[in-house]
Amino acid sequence: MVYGYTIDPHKIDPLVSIADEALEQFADATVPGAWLVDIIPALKYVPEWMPGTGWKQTGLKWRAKLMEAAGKPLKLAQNKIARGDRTKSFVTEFYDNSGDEISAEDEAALKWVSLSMYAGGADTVPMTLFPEVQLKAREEIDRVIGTGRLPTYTDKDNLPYVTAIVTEAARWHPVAPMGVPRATIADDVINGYFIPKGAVVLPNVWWFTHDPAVYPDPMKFNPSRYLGPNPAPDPTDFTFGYGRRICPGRHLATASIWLTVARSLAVFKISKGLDENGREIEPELGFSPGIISRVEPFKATIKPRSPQHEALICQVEKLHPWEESDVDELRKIVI
Ligand code: HEM
Repeated sequence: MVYGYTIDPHKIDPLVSIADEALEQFADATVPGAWLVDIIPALKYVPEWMPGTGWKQTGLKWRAKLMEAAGKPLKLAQNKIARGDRTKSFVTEFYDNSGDEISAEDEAALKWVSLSMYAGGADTVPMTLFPEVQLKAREEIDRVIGTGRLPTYTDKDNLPYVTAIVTEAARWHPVAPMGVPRATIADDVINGYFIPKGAVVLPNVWWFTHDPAVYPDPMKFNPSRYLGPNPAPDPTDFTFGYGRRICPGRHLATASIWLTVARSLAVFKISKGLDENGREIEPELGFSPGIISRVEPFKATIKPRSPQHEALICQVEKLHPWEESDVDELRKIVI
């Protein structure tokens, strides 16, 4: 969608790996207070040979990965355009609208906006932890859709419980639990605390979404809180940021997560992972630190609900056959 890049469906895809790695490094780089240079910017002038400056090497390594993640897929898309392949994507649209000659400034904007779009994403809901939620969703999907087809986005209004799962996932574990840092533009006093102009402020989104006065029993994954006559406030009003820098991908993100959740719950049974003796493993809940926080990996078992559901899954591959991947061309690009 962003670059017109076709992944390798059968192996670990290099572009997905580069983007994942760059995103993980971004999450580590933005852990508030983890890097002294963020607090004392003058430290950036300390020469690299000085003992204790390993963070400079880390920064250079991570920068190189970020440049690779931003540069390689854009170059691939530009090569395709140069060959006359204008398969619709965000990059081809940009060139269609601006003409083929773009300024260095526009190219830099295109590069970083494309990467933000590519990297923006989310983790899925840990259904293993809340089996009753899965059962309720399945009951709703079977009743409304039946078992002969997959849900589509036009079914959304008829699947309120599935929609409530997506909303509850945004609240239960916000992807950006501390939002994105801001700097104050004037001195201010809030609740007796003096906040000087230029202070870095982190919104505590985690608290907004776990305030028990607003969301009772906040660690419980309870989609029903958004249903009925007194629904809880929609957390996506603040989990995507706010003001003029609010996430521009929020509608796309919510729609694609809704489809993923609805379709996965329609066809898969998600349960606890098993150890080598076949006993169930109780998942341990952990969240990674940083601006972008993920649920730490845990074992789960994901199986088609029945042979009929398996046929539905296989049908997708027939309706939308895999296209030839761009991996070989991507590998040849050096940034
Ligand atoms: C669950 C998925 C997502 C979440 C939770 C999320 C959340 C956020 C948050 C909290 C911000 C910071 C807003 C602020 O500064 O107040 C942001 C910014 C941004 N997001 Fe998302 N996002 C998601 C998906 C996406 C997707 C799919 C795209 C692109 C297609 C995207 C593109 C962007 C961009 C470009 C910005 C920077 C906007 C700016 O600084 O002006 N995001 N996002």
